Amino acid sequence: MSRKVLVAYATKMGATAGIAEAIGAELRNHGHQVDVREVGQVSTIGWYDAVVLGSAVYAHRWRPEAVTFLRHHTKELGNRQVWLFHSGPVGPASDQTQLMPRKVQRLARRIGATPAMTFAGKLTTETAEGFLATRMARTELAGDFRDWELIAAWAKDVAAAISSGDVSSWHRAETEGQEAAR
Ligand SMILES: Cc1cc2nc3c(=O)[nH]c(=O)nc-3n(C[C@H](O)[C@H](O)[C@H](O)COP(=O)(O)O)c2cc1C
Repeated sequence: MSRKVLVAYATKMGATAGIAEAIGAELRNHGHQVDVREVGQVSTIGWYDAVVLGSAVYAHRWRPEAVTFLRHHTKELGNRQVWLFHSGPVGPASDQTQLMPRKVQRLARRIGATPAMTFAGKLTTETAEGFLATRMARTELAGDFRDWELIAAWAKDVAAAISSGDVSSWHRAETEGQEAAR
């Protein structure tokens, strides 16, 4: 069944926007009506049946605008299917699952959303913003580690779950009590 889906993302250097677009394309392939929006541009979610929210991770934190979105829309999100993802790990540890920051965990629990899916990120000298990012982009952390197959596979599962009104099967094995490093 076709549903109206919002894919909202928070990015600093653009990599998470690319992931959100890829998720949106996969959801459309499965017949859903999809808007992909920078989260700061979203004022209301009333029109949507389901929401996918993704944030870039910096210093183990989500972008503030993504956290603000969860806070402002907690009640409405609680009445919808919600999937979360974050994009971050780069370099040799790019396949490491990231835990949600505590603040985000609390909000996710309130909403009833399952833990965020981790997607590897991107860090290059061309897109790096700021002194620290530019320095990091000259190390072994540099590269585009985004796994488009994994992203499409996850989005496919989310698309099916949205159609059926179910939760995503990717998260069923995860424990409720996972704790973030900070
Ligand atoms: C200063 C800095 C701090 C970062 N901290 C983390 C982190 O704590 N965890 C993580 O997984 N990735 C971290 N990253 C990697 C970014 O999350 C990654 O480059 C991501 O793809 C950026 O997304 P964006 O282009 O959408 O902003 C960091 C990158 C920089 C430049």
